[in-house]
Amino acid sequence: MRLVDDPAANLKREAGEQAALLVEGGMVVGLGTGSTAAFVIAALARRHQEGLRFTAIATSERSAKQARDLGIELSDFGHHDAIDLTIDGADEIERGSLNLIKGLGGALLREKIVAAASRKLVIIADERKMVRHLGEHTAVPVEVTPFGWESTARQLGVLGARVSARHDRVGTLFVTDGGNMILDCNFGVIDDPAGLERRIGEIVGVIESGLFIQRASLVLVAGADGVARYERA
Ligand SMILES: O=C(CO)[C@H](O)[C@H](O)COP(=O)(O)O
Repeated sequence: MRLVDDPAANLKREAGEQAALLVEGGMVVGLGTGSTAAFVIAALARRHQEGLRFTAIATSERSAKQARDLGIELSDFGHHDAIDLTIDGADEIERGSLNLIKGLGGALLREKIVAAASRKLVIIADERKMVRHLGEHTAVPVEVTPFGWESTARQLGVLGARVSARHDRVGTLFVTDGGNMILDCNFGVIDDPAGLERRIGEIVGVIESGLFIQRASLVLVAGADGVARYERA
């Protein structure tokens, strides 16, 4: 999305720039994916030019390209047992729990792998992303293996979802960085996100869902009055 098309771009930038200040010299840092995370990468590139040295791991080919183009060298995730800090965006953030829906940008699998290995996951967003209950506005993206995906879709339907296979702009099936597909699963408001994550994960053919339960450590939300901080208890 071009910045001029995004009415929340300034808020995303504010949250992204604050989050980038959390990176300290010598850290192993996970770089998220999406238009908000792109502001973090840009801010970190400026800090890198000023002399800050850190090890960066990208959660998508898109973020990897942006980082490299801006002079940030990347390291292979497989070479690290743990990541000190990952900064990423989200599609929905549940107010009380800080549980998340992620994956509208299609990078949920690598994002979840990197999040799971991170000592601290900082989520950045503009205030439109905050909801009372997950599922209010957003379907849950589920990454599935292409083989027999229609059968996997039917099983997700049995869990109560309206399922649609994601397509790209030219109308062909969307392919993730891992060569998989995404099924967008609309469950409506989700009463039990942890139970739903478990049930989705039990379906053979599912690789991961975009439900991120108890993973965010800190959420920075930019709004008209500045950037609010929410820490997970
Ligand atoms: O999960 C993601 C990509 O897989 C993104 O973090 C999420 O979609 C938010 O994107 P944006 O900052 O562009 O609103």
